[in-house]
Amino acid sequence: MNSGRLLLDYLKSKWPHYGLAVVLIAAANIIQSYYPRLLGDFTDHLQRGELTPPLIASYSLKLLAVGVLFGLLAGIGQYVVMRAGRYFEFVTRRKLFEHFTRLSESFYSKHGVGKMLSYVMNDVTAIRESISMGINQMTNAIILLVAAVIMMAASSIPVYLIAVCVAPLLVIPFLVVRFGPVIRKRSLTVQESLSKMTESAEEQFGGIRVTKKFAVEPIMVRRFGETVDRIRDNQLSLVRVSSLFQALIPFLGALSLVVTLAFGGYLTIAGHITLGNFVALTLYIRMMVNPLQQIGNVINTMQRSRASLERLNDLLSRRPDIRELEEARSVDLDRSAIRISGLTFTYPEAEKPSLRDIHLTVEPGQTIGIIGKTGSGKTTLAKLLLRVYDPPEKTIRIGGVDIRELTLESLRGQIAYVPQEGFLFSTTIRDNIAFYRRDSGLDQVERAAKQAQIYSNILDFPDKFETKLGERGVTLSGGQRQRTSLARGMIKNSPILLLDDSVSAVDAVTEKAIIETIRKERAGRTTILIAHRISALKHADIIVVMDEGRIIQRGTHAQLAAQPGIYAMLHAIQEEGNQYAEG
Ligand SMILES: Nc1ncnc2c1ncn2[C@@H]1O[C@H](COP(=O)(O)OP(=O)(O)OP(=O)(O)O)[C@@H](O)[C@H]1O
Repeated sequence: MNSGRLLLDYLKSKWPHYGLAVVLIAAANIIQSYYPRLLGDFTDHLQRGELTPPLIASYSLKLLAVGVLFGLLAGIGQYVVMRAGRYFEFVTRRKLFEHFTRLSESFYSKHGVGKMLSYVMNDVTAIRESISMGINQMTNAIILLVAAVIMMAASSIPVYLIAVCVAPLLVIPFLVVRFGPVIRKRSLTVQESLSKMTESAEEQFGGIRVTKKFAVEPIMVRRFGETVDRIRDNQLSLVRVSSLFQALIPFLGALSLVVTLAFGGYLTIAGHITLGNFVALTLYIRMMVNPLQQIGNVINTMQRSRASLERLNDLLSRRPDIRELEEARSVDLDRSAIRISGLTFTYPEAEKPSLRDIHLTVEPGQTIGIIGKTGSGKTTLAKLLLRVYDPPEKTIRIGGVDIRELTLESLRGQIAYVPQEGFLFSTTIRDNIAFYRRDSGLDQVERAAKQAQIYSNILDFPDKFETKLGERGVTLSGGQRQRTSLARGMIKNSPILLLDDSVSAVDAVTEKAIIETIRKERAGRTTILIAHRISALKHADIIVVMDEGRIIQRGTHAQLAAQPGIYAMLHAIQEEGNQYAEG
């Protein structure tokens, strides 16, 4: 999609609605303009003493008809505009959300949740308001201006007089050109500071428990206060320039009137125009000021919403980093070996590589353990296997195919990845476990829960599997959350299971039971275990030890334990801990 056309595409799809609204509002205003004429005729009759009760009734009915028709047409016109505006919000928010789901992790690691919310809330609303208000006020204003111009042209007022009186009003387009970009730029700054505030609020609320435990509320209040102060400063700077712009328009209106009074008055005294012409001209000029001010308002709002439109267009034109090739294919990963060769990887904005020259083969059905100090590159390897980031070409092959040539669905759909901290949604435990396949039967959900050793905990909850979790699963302990997330991975029953430190928050006895189950359930299927504790992976067919992005040791537990190196050292420390615990 050419996202620069967000608004154009929308208006194209909705033009019949807006066309109808414009016709209705215009008709309402034309009908409304009969009021003065009706009243004028009525006054003439009154002055001439021709009023009779039927004539009074007839005028009253005509006035009533004008009132009713105006109310009806303007009301329906406004309804159509407002409705179409809401439709814009709805369609755009959906489009944004769909776009968000396509963007890759590197985008989210740079932009906070608050910023996304600000796009979806503030920017969309700003554009919707300006479309709705723009159509309403622009139509009103243009009809009134046209009416004034037609009336002046049809009268016998000399053209040179009209031209001189209208001249100050012609400065308005220049003001628009001069102030427009400034207003737009400042609006963009305001929108950005608003989005920073949402971002900061999101983070502060997310971290409120930590803040409270450390009793650092004043720091939090100060930080938030700074963000709010910035918004105030930016908003004031916008208000200053847009107020000046809006004040200049009535000023020019008043100037026009002064010119009309002075020049028109002089010509009247000199006998060049009639008194009637002078009065009419003054009224016409006065009649033009309000619509011009409305147009100014609309332009002002449009400039502000243009800033929002630019932000949205900018966002929508971002292409996701991870894209499928046109000829991407699906491969059955069930009996496929994973071959990693010469893999060196640096994160997009990092200075040094997180993985260096990795060579590793995982035969189908093997269990492989990956251990290493924190920051040694274990999770990075997992992310590359899932193509959360793209590995360099031909460095990771599954079933002989470069993973960059696989469809994302085929790759991610066949790997069950369980991170250390799986996110739990504010829904039932059952839905959280059956996340991948919502139609899973309760028996499958229960089976997965048993495999993850969380079953008996769930039975203790009031509504068992139907227990709702609070935001981010706050009602569960860390270990329970981790096991629920593990159950979510187990139910997927995928050709490849990838556990990334997924049992770190459970006690040693539970860990042992989980590992036993995994060994039994995953017999003959590829399993990758990333862990810090040797006990979680010592049964693996092959264990690799990572350090500073490299594989520095590989072998079975027995081989590595007997070799001097990091593994033996870790083993000694962890064994010592165990003996201490047992003793
Ligand atoms: N999105 C990112 N952008 C830049 N650098 C990153 C990013 N994610 C991780 N890194 C860096 O890459 C290196 C490896 O990180 P990784 O998360 O793979 O380590 P790990 O072995 O899984 O650590 P842990 O055991 O603590 O989970 C670290 O130096 C880390 O700072």
